[in-house]
Amino acid sequence: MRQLEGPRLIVAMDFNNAEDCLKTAHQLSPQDCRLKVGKELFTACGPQLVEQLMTLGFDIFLDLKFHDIPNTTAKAVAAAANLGVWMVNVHAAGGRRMLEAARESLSGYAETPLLIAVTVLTSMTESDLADTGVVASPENQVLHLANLARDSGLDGVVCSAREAQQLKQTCGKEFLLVTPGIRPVSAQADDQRRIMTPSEAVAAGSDYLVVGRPVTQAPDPSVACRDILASLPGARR
Ligand SMILES: O=C(O)c1cc(=O)[nH]c(=O)n1[C@@H]1O[C@H](COP(=O)(O)O)[C@@H](O)[C@H]1O
Repeated sequence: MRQLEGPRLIVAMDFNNAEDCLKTAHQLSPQDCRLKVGKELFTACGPQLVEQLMTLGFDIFLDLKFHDIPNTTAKAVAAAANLGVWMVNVHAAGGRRMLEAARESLSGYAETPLLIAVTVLTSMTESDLADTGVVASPENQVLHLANLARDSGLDGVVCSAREAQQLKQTCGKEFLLVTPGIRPVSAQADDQRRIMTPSEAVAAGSDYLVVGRPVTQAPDPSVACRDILASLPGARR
């Protein structure tokens, strides 16, 4: 069985400038967490900031949720591999040919990032899905897209921790589950809808917890980070 190493907490660095991002990064430790660079930060600061964060010793999840024609997606994933990131994601809804092209684009690399597919965003409810023409519960749609991602050779999916138990049973223990929508008991849900606490998420089978605002907007991000780690069951934090 694949042995997961390193921290399971991924802090979403959703900032609009390098200064605030680096200030928070210096308050956190690569021993405690990995960092996620998403659309806001990458659009504002580009690959140079990703490199700076890696120089500080952090593993980087590049969360740009690529969703495009197979050729464009494959080349974007290869560009992420060239940057040396630890994890990169695409949208499962891009379909089988796009997912397989993304997987194939990593075949020439000695060290490849983990390739993960976004299923149904954790901000979405059944009625949000219906607005897009998808007539399914989030649970069923996540399961459907997770099976597609696994069959296309991806390493795992982004989903809500609420779906984790079912996905571990269906897709297997090795298939990685990366779960945003994590909220400590006292935190606000914000725009998230399918949420769980950190300890519930780990108990449900989540491999990696993505937490943004509850850490980055806390008076002391390092304390918020350590509080989350202390709340987790089991030895591996
Ligand atoms: O792919 C993601 O990381 C992602 C997928 C998803 O379904 N839901 C989701 O919230 N995210 C990201 O996870 C982070 C969650 O941030 P907070 O809601 O502040 O904890 C944000 O950076 C989102 O872009």
